[in-house]
Amino acid sequence: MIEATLCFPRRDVDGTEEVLLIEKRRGLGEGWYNGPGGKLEAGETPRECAVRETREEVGLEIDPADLEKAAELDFRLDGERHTLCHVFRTRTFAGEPRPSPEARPEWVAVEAVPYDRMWEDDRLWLPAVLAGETVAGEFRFVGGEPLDEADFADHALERGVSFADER
Ligand SMILES: COc1nc(N)nc2c1ncn2[C@H]1C[C@H](O)[C@@H](COP(=O)(O)OP(=O)(O)OP(=O)(O)O)O1
Repeated sequence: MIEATLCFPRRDVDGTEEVLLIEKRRGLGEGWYNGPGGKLEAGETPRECAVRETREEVGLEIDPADLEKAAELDFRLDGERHTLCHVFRTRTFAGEPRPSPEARPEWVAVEAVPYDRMWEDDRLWLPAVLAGETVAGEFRFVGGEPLDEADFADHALERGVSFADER
């Protein structure tokens, strides 16, 4: 099983709530919008991974203590656990987003998140994450590798979960 992260920096611009998304330029989910993120490296905690991936992909610096854990997503493919994804959000960061070979960053109004250009599961959990809730979800795909070509089948979502035991 793969362990991965997503990070959603937030800001308020003249009363409009925005979230930093990326257009993924390569790899899993290429061409789709997502948050900055990626796979954990050996010995890394999810929080450390989210900080590193956000720096690598869009150049923002985040103190790990400023990340708020918002979701745990269990992505299953053909009945097997495929990816456990830890989702964080933050309003505290340094720097301006810049593009990288992996990602083109874009500030998007929370009311205008382009769910039609994202993973199919995102519309089921990201609105709650952007509304400040905590969620845990299981999302089942069928049809074999790669995951981004499989069909979304069904899901279960729990709201108001606690991540007090986060490592
Ligand atoms: C199945 O649904 C998914 N939805 C969303 N929103 N995001 C997903 C889903 N499945 C995987 N992801 C995320 C998790 C990671 O943030 C990325 C995939 O990361 P990638 O494979 O690109 O990992 P890197 O470490 O950045 O890649 P390199 O090996 O190229 O360094 O997608």
